[in-house]
Amino acid sequence: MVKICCLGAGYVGGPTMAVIALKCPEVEVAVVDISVSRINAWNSDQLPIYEPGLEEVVKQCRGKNLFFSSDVEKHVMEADIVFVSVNTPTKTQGLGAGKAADLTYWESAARMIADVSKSDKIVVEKSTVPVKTAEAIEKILTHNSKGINFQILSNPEFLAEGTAIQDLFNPDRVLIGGRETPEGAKAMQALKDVYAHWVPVERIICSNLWSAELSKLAANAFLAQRISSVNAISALCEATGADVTQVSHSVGTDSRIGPKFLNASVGFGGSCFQKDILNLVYICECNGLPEVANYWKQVIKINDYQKNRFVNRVVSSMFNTVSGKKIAILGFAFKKDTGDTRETPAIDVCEGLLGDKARLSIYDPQVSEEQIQRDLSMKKFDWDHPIHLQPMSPTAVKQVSVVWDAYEATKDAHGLCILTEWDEFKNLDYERIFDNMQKPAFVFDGRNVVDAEKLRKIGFIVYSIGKPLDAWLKDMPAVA
Ligand SMILES: NC(=O)C1=CN([C@@H]2O[C@H](COP(=O)(O)OP(=O)(O)OC[C@H]3O[C@@H](n4cnc5c(N)ncnc54)[C@H](O)[C@@H]3O)[C@@H](O)[C@H]2O)C=CC1
Ligand SMILES: O=C(O)[C@H]1O[C@H](OP(=O)(O)OP(=O)(O)OC[C@H]2O[C@@H](n3ccc(=O)[nH]c3=O)[C@H](O)[C@@H]2O)[C@H](O)[C@@H](O)[C@@H]1O
Repeated sequence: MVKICCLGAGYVGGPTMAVIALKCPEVEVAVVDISVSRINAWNSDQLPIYEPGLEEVVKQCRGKNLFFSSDVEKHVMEADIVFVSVNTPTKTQGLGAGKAADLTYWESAARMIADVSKSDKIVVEKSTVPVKTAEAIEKILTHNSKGINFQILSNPEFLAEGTAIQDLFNPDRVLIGGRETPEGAKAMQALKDVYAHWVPVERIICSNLWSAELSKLAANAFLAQRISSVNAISALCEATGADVTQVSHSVGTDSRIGPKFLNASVGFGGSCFQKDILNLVYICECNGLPEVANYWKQVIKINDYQKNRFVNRVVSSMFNTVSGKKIAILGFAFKKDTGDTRETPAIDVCEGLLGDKARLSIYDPQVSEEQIQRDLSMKKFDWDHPIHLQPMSPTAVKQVSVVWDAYEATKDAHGLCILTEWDEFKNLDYERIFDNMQKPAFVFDGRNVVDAEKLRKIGFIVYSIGKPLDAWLKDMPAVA
């Protein structure tokens, strides 16, 4: 029986391994983590992450061929294939701070694999890593290997949160990079055999190691670039009276461009886009390519601009001050159908409003008060470390309350901001909300989920990203 072990029971390791276990009943899969609380949660009824369809998959395999354990060394020792899906945060100190990937967790994983291994193993990079990481890992493994043969493969993950199970069941492609040697080819074939249980072979792409590593960074950069492009156009739409939804539709019907991933928003979030682009920028700089680095940097600059622009719209519309005013925040997660708040635009928007002394009442169907308070007190990039190593917030932010209902959040508020596109925000009773708000009552829709005309008829002043402006807003121009 083939034994697989995955280091890192997070958003990638957990769902990916659960799907491998489901699709390959004859493979034994152990998911291990240095965070004991995370492993306990995977073994309980309350999984540590919210992902549609995940619970069903886990319940079908857990205890049969899928195991969650904190006995990291035992499972690594027994495995034929070891996936490494640990955090690769942005460095906050030292060389490359603010850009380069921090490979501390990866390196300690590699050293541990070398220490405990007694048989040959295939080591698979699942985390997103800088190009040439496999070379460094190979050096660590071979210098400490006691004659054991390790083959390193790059098998980056392309799932998106909120649709992870769907994406894993039916991936556009699976990418496997390996050494161009007979041993490398054999290792690639072994991993290919795992995926071939459910992925059509023509969707399994094989490449050299460096192409696979770079393809992952490039794919995320291209995706984020689309969002920054449409967001840049959204600012121009507001200035000219064009409607960004109509523009993206017209642009996206060109089959060379395609319709997906062209929704204007308050800005992209999530644990990876910014981190991976910064990483790409750093690699370009290190390779003497400042023009290429600057090109990709703009994607992040526009994203920051979009978040600032949103805050400025809110403040300038409300007579240039939100001091002491209650603002309802609907949605805190970085996108719908996840409870993940890593690098969510809601953090920047809330911090911007708090900077102008607003009082915030926040509601998100999947994010706890503790998480929101932690996010609003944490330093940039601290969120991307194993949970037990993250600094505890010393005090809660006083001007913030977290409630469990959109109606409670909006009661007596001067304005409401929609920051996550949860479906339930489309169908709220906005008449009831209007009646219970201060007047004039404002809606700032950062995800274009509400029917602005309908809300205007109720009496709201509405701002939607990239849409023709309300007369009220035209008189109060916001500069970022
Ligand atoms: N979240 C996502 O949607 C995607 C993430 N990725 C990449 O996958 C990697 C992991 O991301 P997530 O799963 O989101 O992170 P995560 O933070 O949810 O999970 C990482 C886990 O690794 C554990 N860990 C750290 N060092 C360890 C060690 N030495 N041994 C055992 N466990 C260890 C941590 O305790 C944590 O539970 C990152 O490189 C990320 O860029 C790639 C595609 C999608
Ligand atoms: O490497 C990763 O971590 C993953 O990053 C993204 O997945 P994810 O961040 O989970 O979610 P996305 O659906 O890509 O959304 C990212 C952000 O962009 C925003 N977005 C997305 C699409 C769009 O049209 N407009 C827009 O503002 C979302 O609201 C969200 O804040 C990629 O889509 C995955 O392929 C990749 O594996």
